[in-house]
Formats: sequence, structure tokens, C-alpha cells
Amino acid sequence: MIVTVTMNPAIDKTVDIDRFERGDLNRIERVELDAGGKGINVSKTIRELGGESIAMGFVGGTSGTIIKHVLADQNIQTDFVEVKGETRTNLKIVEENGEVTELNEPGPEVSKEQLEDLLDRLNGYANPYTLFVLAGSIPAGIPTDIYRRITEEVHRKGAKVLLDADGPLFAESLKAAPDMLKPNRSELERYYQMDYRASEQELVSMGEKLLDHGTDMVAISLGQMGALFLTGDKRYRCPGLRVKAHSTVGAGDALVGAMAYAWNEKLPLETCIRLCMGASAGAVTSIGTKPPHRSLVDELMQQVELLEIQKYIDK
Ligand SMILES: Nc1ncnc2c1ncn2[C@@H]1O[C@H](COP(=O)(O)OP(=O)(O)O)[C@@H](O)[C@H]1O
Ligand SMILES: O=P(O)(O)OC[C@H]1O[C@](O)(COP(=O)(O)O)[C@@H](O)[C@@H]1O
Repeated sequence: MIVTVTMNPAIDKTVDIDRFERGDLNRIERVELDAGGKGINVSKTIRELGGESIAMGFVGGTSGTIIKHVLADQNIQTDFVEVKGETRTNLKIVEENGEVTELNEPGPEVSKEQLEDLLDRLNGYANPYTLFVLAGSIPAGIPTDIYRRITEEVHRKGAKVLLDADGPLFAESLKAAPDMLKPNRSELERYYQMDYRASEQELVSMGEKLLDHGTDMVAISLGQMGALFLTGDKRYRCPGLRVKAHSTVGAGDALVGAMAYAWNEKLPLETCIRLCMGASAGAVTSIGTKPPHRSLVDELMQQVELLEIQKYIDK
């Protein structure tokens, strides 16, 4: 069973603009609304791949109700705690040249009682066959060690954790050794306090340090350059797939969704990697924050190149 946790869901409002002019009037050519937030996008990808998950977290107000309806329409099971405020709307400005500017709101405040309610519910799903996907930012009222706390609690019941978070959330949760991680390049560079662009070798050794801390699998995403996949005994580099990109928003979540689906289906590492690459590249072709169609993922999976890192570095 897969449980996705989105502490801070969002309605993603994607607007297409020819060229974004700061400090001037910008006319929008097209608007697309989607139920978003990292865990929710992961659930949408899992559904599209043919799997099931339960989407959990906090929702509030009309936007929260819309998100629940949209997920129900897609046959995605939900178990959200209701909060008083309104679930946020995140603006994604997509320019003709492919550049994307994101304006993410902080999200409604969560009370101590609401947080405890969610933690109780999560605990109820924890067993050795459950994977918890903890992804995205947290709203006000939630301490930054929350992912660490959830990881420790569900680990006690034998459950696994896949983490996709940034900054202090990422740093804190590492102390509880999540089982799988999906940092992107800049998240890793920030965590290791590098003030320059890390080389591939440096990225691999940063990933290896994470494995040494008890993580089983690290996927380091590199945007259009592809991704690195590291486990205890295998290391692969996959060059980015060439696709006609619309919006890169949700690509990381599609990769995480594929990782979670592959874990649940007990797929071999190489198939998992192909699925991650196919799903994430497929996601960038969609308008707004939409998961890729399974048929496109299947097609893209055939194009994935898995380069063993040792061989690649020796070249
Ligand atoms: N322009 C692109 N073309 C093809 N694949 C892409 C592109 N942008 C992202 N991807 C795919 O999506 C994955 C995740 O993207 P990335 O931007 O690194 O994640 P995040 O959104 O978490 O920062 C990449 O590893 C890659 O496989
Ligand atoms: O919780 P955060 O960090 O504000 O991110 C939320 C935003 O990220 C997304 O989940 C997309 O994430 P990715 O582009 O990393 O896949 C959006 O749907 C959402 O608006």
C-alpha cells in the first residue's frame, strides 16, 4: 500500500504568457487549473501507471473541496484532515520560451490538534507493507522536524518512507534515514553547502553519503539533463529524454510517483529507473500539472539509456 502525504496541497494555476514582463501588464493566453501539491501529484501518477494509493494531508475551504472531488473523480482514495483556512493556489507562469516562474503561497495554518489527528491516521496505516511518500513544503503551525517524526514513528511499525523535501525539512528527516530519497541537484548542493555547480562525480559522492546514512535508494534529478540513480551496489546515470516540453512543474513528482509504484510492484531496479525517466519526461509534455499517460510512459521507457556510472566516468 502507498500513502502519499501532502501537508500543503494546492490548486495549481498554470498560465501561458508570451513573455513575462515584470512591473508591466501581462495578458494571459491560457489558464489551466489542476489539483496539485507534491504528494497529490504522486498519487495522480501512481493512478495513471495503474496503481493505487491513499492521498492524505490537510485541505481546507472551497479549494480543498475541489481537490477532494477531483481526486475522487480519478478514483484516488483520500483521507484528508480538514483545516479552517483555504487551501492555497500556486501560480505557474509558463512563457513561450519554456521558462517557468512559480509563485507558491504559504498555505493555511494547521493547529496542534489537526496535526495530531493526521499523525494518528498515518500511524493507523503503518505496517511492513506500507510506503509513505512525504513530499513538499509544510504550512505554518507545523514544526520542521515533522517528516523526521513521521519517519521514526512509521519505521517502528516496519513501514518504509520515500522523502522529497528541501531545506531544513530535508536536513531534519535525514536523521531518521528515510528509505528512499529524491533530491534535485540544487537541493543537494544547498544541503552540502556548495556554492558552485557540483560535478557529476560530486553529486554521486553526495548521494553515496546519503546511502551510508541508511537510505536504500537515492534518485538525484537533474532536470532536462536526466537523473542519477544510486543504490547500495548499483549506480546509473540516465541522460534526459528528448521531449517537447510544456511545463516542467510536476516532473519531479512524476519521478517520485514512479519510484513508489515500482516499490509497491516489487519491480527490478532497471525497470523502476525506466519508469521514473519515462514518467518524469512524460509529465513535462503535459499542460499544467498533469501526470503523463501510461501509453506515453511505455513509449518513453524504451528510449531510456542506463549508463553504469563507473564506466561512464572512465570514458
Ligand atoms: N525539459 C525536460 N525534458 C525532459 N525531461 C525532463 C525535463 N525536465 C525534467 N525532466 C525529467 O523530470 C525529472 C525531474 O525533474 P527536476 O526538474 O530535476 O525535478 P524537480 O521538479 O523535483 O526539481 C528529471 O530527472 C527528468 O527525468
Ligand atoms: O510544497 P511546495 O514545495 O510549495 O511545492 C508545491 C508545488 O510543487 C508541485 O507539487 C510541483 O512539484 P515538482 O515540480 O517538484 O514536481 C506543484 O504541484 C505545487 O504547486
